[in-house]
Amino acid sequence: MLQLLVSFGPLYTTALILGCLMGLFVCNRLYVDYRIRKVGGVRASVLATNPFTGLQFLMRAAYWQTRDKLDYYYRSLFNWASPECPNCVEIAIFGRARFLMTQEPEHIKTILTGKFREYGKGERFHEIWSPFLGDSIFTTDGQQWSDSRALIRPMFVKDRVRDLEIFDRWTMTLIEKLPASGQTVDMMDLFYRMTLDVTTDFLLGGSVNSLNNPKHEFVAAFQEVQRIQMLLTILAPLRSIIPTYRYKRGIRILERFVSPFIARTLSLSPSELDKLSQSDNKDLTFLHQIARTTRDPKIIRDQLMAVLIAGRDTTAATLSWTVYELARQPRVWARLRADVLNTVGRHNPPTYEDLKGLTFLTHTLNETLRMYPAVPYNLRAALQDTTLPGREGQPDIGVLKGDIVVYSTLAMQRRRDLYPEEWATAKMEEKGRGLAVDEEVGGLADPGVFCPERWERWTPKAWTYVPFNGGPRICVGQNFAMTEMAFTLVRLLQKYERLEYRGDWHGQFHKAEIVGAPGHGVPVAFFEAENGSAV
Ligand code: HEM
Repeated sequence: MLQLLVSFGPLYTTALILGCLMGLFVCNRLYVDYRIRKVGGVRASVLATNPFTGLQFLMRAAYWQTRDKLDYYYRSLFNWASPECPNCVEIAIFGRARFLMTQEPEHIKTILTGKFREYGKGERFHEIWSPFLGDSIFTTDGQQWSDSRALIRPMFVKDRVRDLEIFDRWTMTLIEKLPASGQTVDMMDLFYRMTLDVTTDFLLGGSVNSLNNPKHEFVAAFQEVQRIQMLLTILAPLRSIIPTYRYKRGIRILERFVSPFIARTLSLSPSELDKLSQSDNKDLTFLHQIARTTRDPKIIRDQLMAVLIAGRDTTAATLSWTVYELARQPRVWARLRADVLNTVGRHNPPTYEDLKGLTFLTHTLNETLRMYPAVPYNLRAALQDTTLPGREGQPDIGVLKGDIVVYSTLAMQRRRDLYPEEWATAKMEEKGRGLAVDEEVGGLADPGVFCPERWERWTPKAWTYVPFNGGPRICVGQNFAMTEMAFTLVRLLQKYERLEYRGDWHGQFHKAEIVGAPGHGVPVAFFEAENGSAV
């Protein structure tokens, strides 16, 4: 064969190879079109269907990600969409697998509930994430996922979350670390350390204690592993060229920390574990709970890592954005503080009931999660040939087995057309997020402005607000997270009368890794009430 090609000469050989590639491409395209028709669908707005046009989108995603502008890039994709399908675009690169990027609530609803069994994490996601999260709740589908969920859920029932001792311990440690009134501190750094300490304490019964020991090797390793994991996910088709030495070394460091806890728990007999699990036993940890169901150290390790990644950065980033926005809006801080002093008082730790009764505080956290959903991008693979709903009056979109649907809650929750008309135009003259929002009245705020009061007048339409996802895979730690964040804010509100931002408002940006956090941290100064007065 090779001899035959050589006898043709280089020109003919090149033409032949190009011809074959072209033939393959045309056949592939026809075959995809055929299967899409077979499921009764059409294509989404097509941006690329081959490596020549498709690779540039991938490279641009990597380019904007390294410049921390992935949100800008993602939203810009829809500028090329057709009017028939304005919120879902298709990019195909190699073979038959396609990427569908969406910011459409009906698509998110379909993936997460209506056709839950037809979409999942998929084999590729499992392969890319398994060195870190193994076969955990985060990386599996079907029965394996359902077993993991059953294993984990009991630790998040209301009666467990009601125990606020861990939150109190670590919030008070955080407050001890704050400098004197008026001095600048990066709250984001402290929140990340605090939530690591809370989560490891809750999971293992022993904390990394990073608030007291910021240079603990676990801290840097956890961050590095997540950074590289995000790159491996975004650049999935090119992942073999990404160096993974630091990734693997980071995972080993994390394992070195959790392994002794696992070994100690497994040295307990089943009856000792059962005794620990008696209700109200404060020594019971997540680890004990899982060890009652499985004694396989690998399964335990995988689930621990999954809950650690799910629970730590999400709450830290949300707290960071909340404090950033509260520093911008003294009126919100003052109202929250008055509520807290009336309900909880100046010194007592809040009870679970106190926290649930602080409605404006809940609205404030909801508002943060509306503007800065902690998981800004997510994906699902089609597990079989299926569809996504088309626009009203338009056919459905065909999705083929192996296609990846990327959905962005960040892009969707910032879509102005999903908000009532009068709100979208109310503050148009400020061109989006102005600094002067104090004169905001009655919750009639532009959707681009942080305004907790809007929640007193407005309920988002179904599936237009899903920071915790929805459907069977809804965040299992939602109540834990809301309680932890509210507790922390109450403790800060009790002590400090006001706060001031000490960073550059205009320089701040949304840094999206697995979780989206303020790119410049949150440098602020807190001020205690003069003479210890309450308000
Ligand atoms: C502001 C805080 C949080 C936000 C915004 C958040 C958001 C989410 C989202 C969007 C998912 C869906 C991921 C997916 O299916 O691809 C998820 C899943 C999950 N979250 Fe959270 N989360 C938060 C805090 C927590 C906390 C504190 C914990 C536990 C300590 C936790 C545990 C989990 C677990 C185990 C899952 C997997 C559920 C499953 O696949 O069945 N999360 N979370």
